[in-house]
Amino acid sequence: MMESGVPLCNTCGEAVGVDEKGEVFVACQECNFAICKACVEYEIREGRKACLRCGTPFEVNSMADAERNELGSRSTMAAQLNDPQDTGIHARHISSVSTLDSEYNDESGNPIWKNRVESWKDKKNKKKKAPTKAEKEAQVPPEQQMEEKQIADASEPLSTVIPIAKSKLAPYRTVIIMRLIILALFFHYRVTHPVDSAYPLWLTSIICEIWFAYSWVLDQFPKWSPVNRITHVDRLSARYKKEGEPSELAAVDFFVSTVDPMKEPPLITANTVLSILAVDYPVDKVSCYLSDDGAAMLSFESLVETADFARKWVPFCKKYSIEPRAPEFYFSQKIDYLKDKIQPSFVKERRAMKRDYEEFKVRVNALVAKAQKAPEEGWSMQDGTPWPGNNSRDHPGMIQVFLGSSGAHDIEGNELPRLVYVSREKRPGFQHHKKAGAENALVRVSAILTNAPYILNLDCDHYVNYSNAVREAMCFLMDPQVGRNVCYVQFPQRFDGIDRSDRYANRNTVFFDVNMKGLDGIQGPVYVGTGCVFNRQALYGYGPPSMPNLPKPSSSCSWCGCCSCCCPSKKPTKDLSEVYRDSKREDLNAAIFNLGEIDNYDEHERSMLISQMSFEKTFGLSTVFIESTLLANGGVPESAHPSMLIKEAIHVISCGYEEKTAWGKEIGWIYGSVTEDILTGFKMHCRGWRSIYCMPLRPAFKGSAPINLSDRLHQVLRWALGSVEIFLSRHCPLWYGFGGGRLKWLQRLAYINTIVYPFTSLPLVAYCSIPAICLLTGKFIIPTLSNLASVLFLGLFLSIIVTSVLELRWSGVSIEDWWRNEQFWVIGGVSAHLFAVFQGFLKMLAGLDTNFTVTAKAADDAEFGELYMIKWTTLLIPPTTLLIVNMVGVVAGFSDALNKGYEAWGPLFGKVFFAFWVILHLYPFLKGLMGRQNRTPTIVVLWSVLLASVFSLVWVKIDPFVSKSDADLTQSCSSIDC
Ligand SMILES: O=c1ccn([C@@H]2O[C@H](COP(=O)(O)OP(=O)(O)O[C@H]3O[C@H](CO)[C@@H](O)[C@H](O)[C@H]3O)[C@@H](O)[C@H]2O)c(=O)[nH]1
Ligand SMILES: [Mn+2]
Ligand SMILES: [Zn+2]
Ligand SMILES: [Zn+2]
Repeated sequence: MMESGVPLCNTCGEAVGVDEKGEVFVACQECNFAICKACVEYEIREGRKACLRCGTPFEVNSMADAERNELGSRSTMAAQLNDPQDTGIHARHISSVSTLDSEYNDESGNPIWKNRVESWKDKKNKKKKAPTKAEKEAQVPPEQQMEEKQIADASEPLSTVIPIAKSKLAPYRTVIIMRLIILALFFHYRVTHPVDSAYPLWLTSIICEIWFAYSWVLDQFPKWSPVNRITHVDRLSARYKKEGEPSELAAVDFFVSTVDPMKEPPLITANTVLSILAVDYPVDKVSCYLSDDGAAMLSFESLVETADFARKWVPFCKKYSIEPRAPEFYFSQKIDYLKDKIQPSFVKERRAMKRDYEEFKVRVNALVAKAQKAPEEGWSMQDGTPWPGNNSRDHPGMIQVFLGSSGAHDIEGNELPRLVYVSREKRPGFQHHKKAGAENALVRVSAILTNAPYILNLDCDHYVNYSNAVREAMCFLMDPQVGRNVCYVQFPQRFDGIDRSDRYANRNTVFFDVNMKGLDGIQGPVYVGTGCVFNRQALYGYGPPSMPNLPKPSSSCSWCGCCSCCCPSKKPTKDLSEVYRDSKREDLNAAIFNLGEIDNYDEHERSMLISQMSFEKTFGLSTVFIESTLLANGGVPESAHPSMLIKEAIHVISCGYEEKTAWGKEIGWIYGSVTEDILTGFKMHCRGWRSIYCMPLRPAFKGSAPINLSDRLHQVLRWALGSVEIFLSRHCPLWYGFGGGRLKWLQRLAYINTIVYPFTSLPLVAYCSIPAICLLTGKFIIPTLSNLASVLFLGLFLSIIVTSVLELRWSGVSIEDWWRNEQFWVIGGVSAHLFAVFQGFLKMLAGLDTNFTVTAKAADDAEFGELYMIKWTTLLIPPTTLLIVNMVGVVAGFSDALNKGYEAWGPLFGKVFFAFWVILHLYPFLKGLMGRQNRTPTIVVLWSVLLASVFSLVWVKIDPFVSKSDADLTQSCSSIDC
């Protein structure tokens, strides 16, 4: 920030200015913290007389000492808790974090269980008295009802599909078909024209090419009919907010997951939470749940601070409609913040707010500093009791509710959204299922505490960048026509802080702007783990309302009931075991769907039925939770006593809760892969749901991406490993979910693509070493070209280019992004994907579990400092080797040609072309490897040089690709040259 000239004030962003002596104004002699005179004076007037950064008193005031002590002590947790100012703020009572040891699998004999049944019955009875929505409707005279319906029908749809212009799509499709035909001809030629002098080499290359063609088909056809959508937020507001009435928008539960406060700085998480609390949505409809998988007191304490800071931040955001509502990112924007602002008080309040935020940051950073070294006996809370989460692998479940209707209000006295800290119980010997497990715990806790019909989940580093985002999603979910069958609305992932050239394709633009739009034209985008609004019912394993999965045992087809749509001829020939298996699979759905129809039974019968129909086997032993799942429109029974609810909430996050239930198998986030996101979305699409891709002009959410090569490769490795896991699991899209016929085949193709892509690494590595081998041995994979063959090659080449160009044209992606994507496809392919394939199989054979290594989130200050950082990993070896081999090959090829004279140059050209193709694709990798000061870890270089020279020598010596009989010179002439 202070690179040159007069520094900028950290509070107001203007130049600090000079003092009377003409020197740069320095407020704090201790740390030189840049702050302008106006701001210091304001500080002092407000009674803050110490430096914001280091706490040293400003020289201007002699009695500053006292204040300084105050400021200093404010940054330690214990002191804050005793701060008399803070009494009355619920958030401050750190010791009141609720914990409870879990009771596993209690039978109904257990008093606790009985208790629950009793209270549930109680509630049922009370609820009966309050008319339900349907009953209310019934009470309205029919004519009036008709009228109301008509008004609703007359109102326009909340979103519009904008198909891609025909003029752009038609040529695109034509070229795809042409490319397919050319490809067929090409393969015909390749297969019928083997290279006798280098048969194995030719065979390898052919196999690779066929695989590439196959993966191209998988990737290409799901992009056949892309769509764009626009929303009409104004219509949404008009429809669901009538003058003088409370808003009828549906409630939303926000989930934020964090695990390791050292890798995921609390300040980042705090920003995410703040952006959620300040979101533009009715306050009583918003709840924010933070899952802390690390059970860190640091995370808890910084949430306490965050809750407190939100009391100032939220009203400020709403008053001036600022954007984004994550303070860190708001204050670091390099734009004219006065634009469109008319209130004169804005500048002053912004200045004060910025200062408050700086103070908040100081406090959070102090917490982080304090947390660096854990005391021997573990952390303890203000009242001296030890922090329950001291052992992050063995601790009880913890829940703490902040803010909300009964909690602290903001400084203007308005209600704030509810904020809940959740850390699920962990015990050794239990599977925790990483992020998916954490999300499922949140699903249950939120069902008990707020039970909003919609759930928005975010990674800890993905803040709300557009405060209207939720409304955008509601334009789909709450639209009576569109919303019925929508399981989730996915927003694209966008990122901050990526180097300008996006060296490692972190932005993933091609995926988010091309593939996802394509999928939206079929059955909807895949779920990418963050920035997604779910329909809660879809998470509970239900099918979409328009296709109830009620198996009808007697009549026809168990899937659709009609049997003309999904199982044309097969059905009568189905053998018994198949029928049995199908019905087993549908058991769960049956149980759930039947339950909707048993309203007519009395309470006792109903509870009997519920247990009979194995509801508990599905959802686990919590009546309160089971009850909540039946409220399709959300909401919690009013009769429920808050303290009892907290108790129940702790019960549902106990580590044994999911045992022998369908959690993670059929409902909630699905377990079994580190890319739980793909799996979860896949299950929903298999049940017949559709999803929606929503791309508001202003990016709805923004996150951080790993910017250095090693971290990026590890992230890609984890993703690829997750795909391999799915491939090897029962959920493999190659054969899973055919029974229903509800997964559209193009959608299936896309899912197959997302799980087989790591395998492309094998042919890719082979193909990338072929040019080098050719150069070193003098052989080539292509025989002498005839005219026809040349045309084919050219045609293929052209069609590849033209499809890409046309794709860029309809999607608006830049050619640069596309090229980065191509490059990273090769880089990731020959390193991370390759390792993922081996690790995946090894782990399966050894029965090991894969790690979820969280990617470190850069703290904001270091600007791209990390880009050049390189950590030693084995992942770097294969691409480095390939690079070196190819470069050696090029050199060897040239020197050979020099020796042989003129004729040798022709064939050299073809080979060098391929070698350059490889080197060009690996170029960003080379750059990353070199780092800023050419400090590649020596070990990588050593290994790669060693491997490269060994291979080169071996190739030259053994020449395995040349059959012994025709190893003489005349025969090798059949390659491209003569
Ligand atoms: O045991 C765990 C491990 C991770 N997380 C959370 O999972 C999120 C994603 O982790 P991150 O390291 O940032 O992974 P990325 O590769 O950046 O994430 C992408 O890929 C993941 C799947 O591998 C998805 O879950 C994410 O939503 C998606 O953004 C973070 O909020 C973590 O706190 C947990 O809650 N518990
Ligand atoms: Mn991330
Ligand atoms: Zn200033
Ligand atoms: Zn200072």
